[in-house]
Amino acid sequence: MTGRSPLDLLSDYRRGDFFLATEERTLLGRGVHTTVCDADEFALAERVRTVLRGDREDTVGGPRIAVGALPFHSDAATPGHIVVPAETHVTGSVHPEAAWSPRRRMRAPSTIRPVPEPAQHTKAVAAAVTALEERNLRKVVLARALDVELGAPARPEDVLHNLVVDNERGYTFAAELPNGRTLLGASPELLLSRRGGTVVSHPHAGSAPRSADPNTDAEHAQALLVSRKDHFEHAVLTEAIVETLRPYCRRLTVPSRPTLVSTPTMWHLGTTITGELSDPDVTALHLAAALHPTPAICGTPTSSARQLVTELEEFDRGYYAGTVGWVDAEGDGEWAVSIRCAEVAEQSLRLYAGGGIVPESDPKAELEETSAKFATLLRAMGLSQE
Ligand SMILES: C=C(O[C@H]1C=CC=C(C(=O)O)[C@@H]1O)C(=O)O
Repeated sequence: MTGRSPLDLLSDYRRGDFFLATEERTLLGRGVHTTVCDADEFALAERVRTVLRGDREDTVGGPRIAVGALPFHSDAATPGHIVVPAETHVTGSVHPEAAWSPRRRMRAPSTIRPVPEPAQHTKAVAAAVTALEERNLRKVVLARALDVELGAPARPEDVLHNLVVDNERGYTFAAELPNGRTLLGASPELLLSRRGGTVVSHPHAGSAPRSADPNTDAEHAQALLVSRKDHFEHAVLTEAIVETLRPYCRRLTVPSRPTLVSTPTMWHLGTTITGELSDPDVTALHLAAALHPTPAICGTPTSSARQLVTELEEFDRGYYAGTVGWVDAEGDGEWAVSIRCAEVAEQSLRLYAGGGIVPESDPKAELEETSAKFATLLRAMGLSQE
């Protein structure tokens, strides 16, 4: 695979590989040199650092890096899963060339089943709003899933191709999971990147759906920019990121207001937080472990929010709402929040979408928000709606 272009790397991807496309680079990892699995995320980060700093002779291609995914909640059955690939290839961005690449045609699924039923999700949101007050929480994130049965082998390479074609910005990924499934998605949200002494986080919270009609689309964006509820939801998130990063940084730059961020399916509020590390030895994976789970996917305070998620969601989040990315021997790396994603099994996919619930949240609007978020994956699968 020497001398391959970014588009070659995308077409080379096959199930079992790791793939990440960002605005700056395209990364393909193939095969396994070393696997590190650990339910303790800090222990995982330490073990990965040791592996990366060890013998460097026997991997092929680009720099020796480790890639993989952390779940929403690590335990023995769902551990953090990091691999040093036997072969790594890194090129420049696949964008914008990918936008002209023909989309792959997809087979229609045999069934699509919401988990839970939409009416049940609105009930869970209403229960969450009540629980926020009773338990003194500022925010909780509730998700739902769509189970898609294909009746034929799933082709993650085709869905990945279409996700890359559709999403010129953000982080489009495929990662092999220890349960044999593939985590596939296109996330707009950077949990953390580290390059030398500089760290960046770009948290997202506060959402509105895009519209095909330009006037309606602009109205949605404007309404989001002035929404008190969405600004509160966003502030809870940025405060938590800043609080976690502060002990690691000698300087942090935090804009006073979020800005609008767009994906092909959603508007969001986003804040770019930049820091200068005081300890140059702390790795991107260690920092990602420290930040996770943020209030973008869990809530505040973290442990009560996680407890409420367990009570109100009737499915396991698995590797949805975790983080996916890479780290190198110097500790540099890039970790995206694993949202707008699906876990792909042999002949089926489970899609996930969630939304932040605050005291002013409206259950029906929250249901619609999750429907709009599913569109990232549904479009890549050739489907326009649930
Ligand atoms: C939890 C998800 O989105 C998060 C990221 C951006 C905006 C969000 C929101 O407005 O609720 C969520 O916090 C998801 O897409 O599943």
